Amino acid sequence: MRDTTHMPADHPTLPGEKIGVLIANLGTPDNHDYWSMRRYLNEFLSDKRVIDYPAWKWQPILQAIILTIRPFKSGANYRKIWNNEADESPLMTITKAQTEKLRAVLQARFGDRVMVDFAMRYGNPSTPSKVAEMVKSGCSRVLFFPLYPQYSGPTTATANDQFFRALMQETWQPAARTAPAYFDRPSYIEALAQSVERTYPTEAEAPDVLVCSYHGVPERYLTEGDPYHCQCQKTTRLLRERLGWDKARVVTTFQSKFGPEEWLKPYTVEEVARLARAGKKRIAVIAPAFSSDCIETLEEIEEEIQHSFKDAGGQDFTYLPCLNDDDAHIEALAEVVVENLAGWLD
Ligand SMILES: C=CC1=C(C)c2cc3[nH]c(cc4nc(cc5[nH]c(cc1n2)c(C)c5CCC(=O)O)C(CCC(=O)O)=C4C)c(C)c3C=C
Ligand SMILES: [Fe+2]
Ligand SMILES: [Fe+2]
Repeated sequence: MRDTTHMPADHPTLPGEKIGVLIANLGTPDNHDYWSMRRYLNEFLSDKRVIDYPAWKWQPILQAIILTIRPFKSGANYRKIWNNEADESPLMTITKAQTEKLRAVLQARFGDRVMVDFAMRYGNPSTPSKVAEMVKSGCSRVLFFPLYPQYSGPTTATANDQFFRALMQETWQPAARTAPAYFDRPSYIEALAQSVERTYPTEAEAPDVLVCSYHGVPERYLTEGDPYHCQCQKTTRLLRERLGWDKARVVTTFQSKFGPEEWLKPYTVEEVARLARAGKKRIAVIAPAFSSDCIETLEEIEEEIQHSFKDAGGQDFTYLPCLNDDDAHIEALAEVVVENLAGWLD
């Protein structure tokens, strides 16, 4: 408790001490028009954690070529999946639902001493705005939780960087923690397995192949020490072991390649065509690196990757949605939060 006995009458009011839990997602454009898309892509693709080329080399290409073309192409894709009722992207709608459910679970356990909110790395609501809001509401301790099951520089690290930059702006900084990757937690693997078993209760009903498609990163990031590739491989293994399916039935692939460099392989779009040509008629795709459905799953997997499979002779393509606001997912996230609040709630 703060000691207020010696406060002068004009002292700024001090709110009661709270604990903030700030979950963080990637971010999404405010709209799908050219300028909203350009603003979002500019912020995203200017991030050195995402594209690490020197600015003198990269910025002219980004500003003069990529940002004149890609906002149209990506904007058209966002338009196809847009949540018109709420006038926002699915990533935004789902992140809001996850936050509400996580808040309900944590406040049922710890009361409103715990404040739960979300922020984005790019676009709105920005991480600095949410950190400032938490501090203003009296959060003297903040747990920052990037919603990426597997760690990578272009996601987890840049989200954390932004959190630390936000703290730099605070006069009275809260104590701060960041939550680690959670790809190998039994509760997360269990939530993934249950999402598969809802469609395929037994291996006898299973598709010929379950493709675990992760967002890719340049192959070079792996050799430079990013553990993302290994954590993706382990996620697939743990999921397969929990399902008890044959090794040949569950594969790891990487999607969303951007630019001319080699990215992690095999590329999903090529691998599903290869599977079809090899006689695999029924496949299912799951995207364990995405905590919520977004353009990369709803458009890229459901459209481009599905077409690639069917054009190569595949017949039955099922996309298994992300964990989104599934109860089992929220329980797994709550478990990560509670573990990382240790010592703060006693
Ligand atoms: C250009 C390099 C990119 C890297 C490296 C990258 C890594 C990466 N991204 C995610 C998760 C998401 N990415 C999303 C969209 C998206 N990603 C890139 C580029 C890179 N991502 C772009 C240009 C875009 C925008 C869409 C497009 O123009 O194609 C999204 C979806 C956002 C949404 O609003 O729906 C997510 C989520 C991970 C997990 C990752 C590395 C591990
Ligand atoms: Fe991405
Ligand atoms: Fe994509």
